[in-house]
Amino acid sequence: MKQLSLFGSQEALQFPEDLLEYYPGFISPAECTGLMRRWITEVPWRQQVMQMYGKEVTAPRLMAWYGDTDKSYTFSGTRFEPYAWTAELGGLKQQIEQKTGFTFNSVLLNYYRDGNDSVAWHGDNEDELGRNPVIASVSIGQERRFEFRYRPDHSRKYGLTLENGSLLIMKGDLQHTWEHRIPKSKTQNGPRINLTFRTIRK
Ligand SMILES: O=C(O)CCC(=O)C(=O)O
Ligand SMILES: [Fe+2]
Repeated sequence: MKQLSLFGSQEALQFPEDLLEYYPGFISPAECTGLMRRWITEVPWRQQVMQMYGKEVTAPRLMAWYGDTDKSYTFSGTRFEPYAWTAELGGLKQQIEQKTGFTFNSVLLNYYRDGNDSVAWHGDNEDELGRNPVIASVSIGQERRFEFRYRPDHSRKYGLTLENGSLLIMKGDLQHTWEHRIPKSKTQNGPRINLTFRTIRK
């Protein structure tokens, strides 16, 4: 959990570290290479068209949902019906549950094809996730910068690099008090797949 770093000012603004747990090397580099190659071709990726402030916006990345098939999730005005767990994704879920003691019933896959793909500032604070959701984020492939900004004061920012094979747990009131994003990058330009394991409540 060493990698939290302040960017920008020298001010001693404290990011509440108890909102994150970071485990580099959760998946071995060799396994990551195999997963990446398979998932790029085998996952039924879709580029989502979302309603944002009354306009149609195409997400700058590809997505796929898997999970317990009685759970659906509404995200930026679009309802997602999950694909059933594959053995591989179910196994990964179990590994995370064993390591962390938290449980999950769905996973969102995001595929960033290159540095031009991104996710805009948001918090995962939808009603279906409940209060203070625990989200487990696994990153495969190109490492990317992951940034946070404090909702009441956007000048208060933090960032960390999500490395190949890493696991990040987001918890506490993080989703309600901070937003996060993956900005576009000119230098971090290779393909990356991120998986966020979540608990959808009915
Ligand atoms: O790609 C990532 O690391 C984060 C993705 C994310 O924030 C989300 O899907 O809600
Ligand atoms: Fe998110």
